[in-house]
Amino acid sequence: MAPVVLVSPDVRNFQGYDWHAAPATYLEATLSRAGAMPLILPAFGERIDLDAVLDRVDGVLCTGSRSNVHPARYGVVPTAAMEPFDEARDATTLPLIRAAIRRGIPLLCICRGLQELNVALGGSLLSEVQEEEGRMDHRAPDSDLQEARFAIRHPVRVAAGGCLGRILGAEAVDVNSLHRQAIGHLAEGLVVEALAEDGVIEAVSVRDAPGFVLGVQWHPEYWAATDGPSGAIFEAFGAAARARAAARG
Ligand SMILES: N[C@@H](CCC(=O)NCCCC(=O)O)C(=O)O
Repeated sequence: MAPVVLVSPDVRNFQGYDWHAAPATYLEATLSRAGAMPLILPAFGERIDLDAVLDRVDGVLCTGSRSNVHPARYGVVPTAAMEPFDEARDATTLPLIRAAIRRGIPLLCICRGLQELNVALGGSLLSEVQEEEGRMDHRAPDSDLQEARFAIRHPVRVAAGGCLGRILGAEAVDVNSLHRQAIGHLAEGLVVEALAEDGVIEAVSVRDAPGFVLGVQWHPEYWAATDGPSGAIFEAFGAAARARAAARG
């Protein structure tokens, strides 16, 4: 029986409704490469009985998003330039991340998800990283083609002896990049698993976590079907979810 993985929700307004949704690329990679059934969790924030939900699943996936974590979540005054926000998503994912880690439920955090992981544990974010001296431009290429926007285009150095290194079996990996924020102050307990050449933190894990926890700033979901390192990340997440499902009985 396939394990079940909760997927974080974005709240979008379309055709006069608010939709709680997630991009199909994450759902497809979860089913096809992790071998788990994705279920989108509504962005009901504090109204969610997290223990009741987490009793019934085997993993949590926090996806990327064009929205930014609200800066008040890490003690920064918001500005219009830091928009768009998705406060319903923040209110859902930040406690979800803390509960999943505490309960040892496998957790994979991608792009915004990595930033949420850092904020959920007390860290902060940098904005407009490309404007900082010595930093690369990590934003998506300006294109109408998703294949161009998600193109794999820069190397990251993988920390020796870490969980990402064990998953990838490599000291470096080429990744895509679609972000203008990044980890600023690294939360207590987070371990750097990969760095870009300009020092941007590209992957983290949680020291002494009771279960699988990996955050990546890039997008392995997009090429999970064809790119070895991308698929390996989802396969490792799926293996952890299957182990959780077996233990749940
Ligand atoms: N908004 C944050 C997080 C970046 C992120 O999750 N990007 C995915 C965007 C997907 C797309 O552009 O289609 C940041 O900018 O750092």
